[in-house]
Amino acid sequence: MIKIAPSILSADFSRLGDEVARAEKSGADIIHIDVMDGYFVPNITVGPPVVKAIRPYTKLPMDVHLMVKEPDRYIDKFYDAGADIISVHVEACTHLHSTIQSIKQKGIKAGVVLNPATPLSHIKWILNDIDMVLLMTVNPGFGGQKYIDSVTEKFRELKEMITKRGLDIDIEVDGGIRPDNIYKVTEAGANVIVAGSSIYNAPDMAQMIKTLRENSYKEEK
Ligand SMILES: O=C(CO)[C@H](O)[C@H](O)COP(=O)(O)O
Ligand SMILES: [Fe+2]
Repeated sequence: MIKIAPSILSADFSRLGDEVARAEKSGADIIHIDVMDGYFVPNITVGPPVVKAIRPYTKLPMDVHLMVKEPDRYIDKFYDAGADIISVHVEACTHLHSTIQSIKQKGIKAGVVLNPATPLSHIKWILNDIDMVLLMTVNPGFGGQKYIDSVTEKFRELKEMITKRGLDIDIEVDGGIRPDNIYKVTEAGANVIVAGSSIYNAPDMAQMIKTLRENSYKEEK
């Protein structure tokens, strides 16, 4: 089952509540929120007060992608703000297992994110404890970048690791997803699809989400 998760990074920041509601109305399954600290990544975006402010505008799960150093410092705050899924970068955590436990203790889903060049071996010993793995297909920090093709193979390997252990873990893709490349990642194993610029810059958001969903099951003609 494919889930489409618009990233509000490309939304109109002056009216984020409406932009989140528009994504739900247009057929989205999850709202993806990119949190950047200007330290782990060069960009700075939003924090817990903004997540809390947009929470009433949608009933969809809010998937908070933390691109911050030492994310442990913020788990309580994002949980209180209304996050349903919190994902942390393996590159940003000193004690990954402990960070994941802190998220799970809140009763919400925990995800681990890998940058394009980070090997899957980093999650070998945490796989049994998490709900989602997010593979970045751009270098984190900005929307509108080009999909890095070499990561496609990593999805296949991850899917195999998960299947071999009989686990039920979502595989999320984030970065550069558009109608013409979505199939190659879904075919390789991804089932949660983040898309920012392609969805928020589309002239018709509902049509774009529909096209992404359709194309995720078949190669574009
Ligand atoms: O995490 C991110 C960037 O660090 C964003 O979620 C991602 O890049 C989505 O934007 P786009 O679909 O435009 O690539
Ligand atoms: Fe993201």
